[in-house]
Amino acid sequence: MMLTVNSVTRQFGGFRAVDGVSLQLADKEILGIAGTNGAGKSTLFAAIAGQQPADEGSIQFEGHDITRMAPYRRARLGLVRTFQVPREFKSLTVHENLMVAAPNPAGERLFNGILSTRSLRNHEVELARKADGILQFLNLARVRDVKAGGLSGGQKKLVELGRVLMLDPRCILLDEPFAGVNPVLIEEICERVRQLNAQGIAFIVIEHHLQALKALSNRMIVMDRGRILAEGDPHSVLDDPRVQEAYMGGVV
Ligand SMILES: Nc1ncnc2c1ncn2[C@@H]1O[C@H](COP(=O)(O)OP(=O)(O)OP(=O)(O)O)[C@@H](O)[C@H]1O
Repeated sequence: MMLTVNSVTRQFGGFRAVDGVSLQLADKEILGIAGTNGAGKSTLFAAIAGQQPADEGSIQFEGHDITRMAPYRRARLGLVRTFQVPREFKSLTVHENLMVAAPNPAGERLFNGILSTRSLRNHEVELARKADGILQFLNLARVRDVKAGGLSGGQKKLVELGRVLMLDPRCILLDEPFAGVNPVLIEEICERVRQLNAQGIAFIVIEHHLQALKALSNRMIVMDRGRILAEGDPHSVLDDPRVQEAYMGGVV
């Protein structure tokens, strides 16, 4: 298993936002997570990626116990999550947004006292090329020098994906990649995810857009009030009466 989450709980002042959740992610899998508002999906992501470490339980990623590891160290192991393009980065161009997402070796090398201006410059050139390659792949080359704040919702989602691709991930946690995205771009985002998956990157995707999530996922989990309500192949999970009930009896 690439990722194993064992009985993870995350509390906020005694309230269990995530309540004893266990799940596994196999190599090259795309796992979809749906659930009602406040079900604990984002908190679960934050526990896996490290922004809100688990209070109870444990998490293993590729043989490492990462339960209490800092987020940047998890990212170095290849476990990353997307964030909405931060407000302060909206005035940066698309290319700059990718550049600032890369880890900063200058700081580390300065610390180790082995930095030369030339190696730093070479590194920058390398990073700029890498960012351009990713922008090509994501069909964003033509907006390379556009400020991120001026992009459409779907393009912003692609920039979020581009930013995590700068980190050479093995597993990407995608937070609501279809929110505020038009149907054409939803299909394009799915296609890019499938291509990356075919190259060996595993995904966990949180999403409210159930039909798109169903089409993208190999397997699905539905959460409700901090717990896993149903798990399995997307079709049977969405047909599960408990899931229908959680979505207030509506047709999912
Ligand atoms: N920092 C926090 N402090 C206090 N309560 C929090 C905090 N973060 C989340 N919660 C609470 O935990 C519960 C789960 O929130 P979470 O954002 O994980 O749900 P979600 O499933 O991602 O919801 P949505 O689909 O609406 O984004 C909610 O009741 C929320 O109010």
